[in-house]
Amino acid sequence: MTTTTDFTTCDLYDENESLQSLSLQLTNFGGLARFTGPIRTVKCYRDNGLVKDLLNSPGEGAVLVIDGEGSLDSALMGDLIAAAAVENGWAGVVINGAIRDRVEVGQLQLGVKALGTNPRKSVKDGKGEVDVVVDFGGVTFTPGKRLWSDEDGIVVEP
Ligand SMILES: O=C([O-])CC(=O)C(=O)O
Repeated sequence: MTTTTDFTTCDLYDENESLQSLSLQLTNFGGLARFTGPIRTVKCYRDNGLVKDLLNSPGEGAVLVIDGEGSLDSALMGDLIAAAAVENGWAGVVINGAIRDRVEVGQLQLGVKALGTNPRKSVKDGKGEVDVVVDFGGVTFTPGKRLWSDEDGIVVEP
C-alpha cells in the first residue's frame, strides 16, 4: 500500500476499485496538493475548539478529517491553526466546511481541502466529537483507515 506521496489517486483506484472515492468537490487550499495519512476525525458545527486542540498536538503523519456538517457560515481553520498542524507533523486536513486566510494557508507545507472560505471565525467552546466515524460526500471516514488526496480527488480505504 502506498504511504509516500509517490502516488496518484487515479492509479490507486485502478489498482483497487474497492477504494471509496469522494464525489464532493472540495477545493485544494494547501501548499501540498498531494498528501496521504491515516485518518483522524472531528465532528463539529461552527465550533473549532477541538480542531485547534488536535492540530496543536502531535499528528504523526495523520490526516484530520473534519465534518463541519457542510457549513460555510464560519471558518473551522485559519493560518495559525494550519501552521500549528505543520509544526506538529500532520499531513493534511480535509474539511466539510470552510477555512479562512487562504493566501497564507496556501503557502504552508500542508494538504488542505475544504468546501470554501469565510472570514468569520467559529466559536471555541470545544463542542463536538473526536475520532468518531464520519460520513460525507459518499465516503465513510473511519479513524485509522488511510486516505490519499491529490489534484483529482480523495480516495479512502473501505
Ligand atoms: O482561530 C481560528 O478560529 C482560526 C484562525 O483564524 C486561525 O487559525 O488563524
